[in-house]
Amino acid sequence: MKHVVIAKNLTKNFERKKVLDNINLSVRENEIFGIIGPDGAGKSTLFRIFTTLLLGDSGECEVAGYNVVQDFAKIREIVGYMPGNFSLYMDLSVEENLQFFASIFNTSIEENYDLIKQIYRALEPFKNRKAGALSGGMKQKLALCCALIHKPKVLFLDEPTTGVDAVSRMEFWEILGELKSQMSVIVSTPYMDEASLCDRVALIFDGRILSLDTPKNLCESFPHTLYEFRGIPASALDSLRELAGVHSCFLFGNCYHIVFKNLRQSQKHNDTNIAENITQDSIKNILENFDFPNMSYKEIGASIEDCFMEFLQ
Ligand SMILES: Nc1ncnc2c1ncn2[C@@H]1O[C@H](COP(=O)(O)OP(=O)(O)OP(=O)(O)O)[C@@H](O)[C@H]1O
Repeated sequence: MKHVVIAKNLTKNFERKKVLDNINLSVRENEIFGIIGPDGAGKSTLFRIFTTLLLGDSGECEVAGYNVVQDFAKIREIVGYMPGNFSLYMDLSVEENLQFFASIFNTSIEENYDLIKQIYRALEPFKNRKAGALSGGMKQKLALCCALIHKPKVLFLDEPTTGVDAVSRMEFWEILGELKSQMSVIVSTPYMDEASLCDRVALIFDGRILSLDTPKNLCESFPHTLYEFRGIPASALDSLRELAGVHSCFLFGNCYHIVFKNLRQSQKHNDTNIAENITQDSIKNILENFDFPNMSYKEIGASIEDCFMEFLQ
């Protein structure tokens, strides 16, 4: 299997802080690879190293078979990069921005119009409008067109959906789904729900990869039985966490996700009765300690966010 991006033991410090800590990953051809993690996890630093804008301190990195240090000029020709702040020229019009990015790569809008036409269609009515006057979703589409105008082999998108409304986010992911037949897409996001739209994801926190797999495999390997409780107010979080038998408890919107102690899947399979008794005792404990008439609970499958929280335990 061919890999288009490879990082081996990649490390980066800023002053004394380790921002990337021994990163190992490889991205396959024509996949959407997600780097999922909260603010400050190191996503942008990783993207800057891949796109040759920053040097790592140690380790190795390759993009499309080229080394990010020795072959930086070649890599710059063949990657598309959409940084977190979209990096458009706000005083230039939509069309002028696109022309500018095309001219940097010695190409023209006409030459590569096929690749962007689906996306550009929504922008065309506003082609004389200054980029600064576009909505968030429109700026995002224009920035994507600018990153695509030279037909890159590998597309790096750093938090492309941050600050963009829910409809534009979904539209954007649909576009990525169509683009992946023509290139590899590496996309970072702090939104855990976007992980399921990637072929594979790396969960990153504090400069370290916590796990790397398909979203499905990650969720299926969640090592506990997970319960969703409804009808308990948010103010009960601390009290729930202090209850005997509770391994972890997180608030997800208006419901709680709770894992009880001693309920690892292995135990569940080996001795279902004991595990089941422990769960029932713990649930009884909750029912007795809290007098919430509308409280209900059920067993649920883990989401990527549940997995992420479990890795941080
Ligand atoms: N040039 C720099 N000098 C010093 N520290 C930096 C520099 N760039 C990033 N950092 C620090 O490195 C850490 C990782 O930052 P990075 O921007 O890579 O994270 P991120 O996951 O992209 O999050 P965000 O969405 O907040 O940018 C943060 O603690 C940040 O403050």
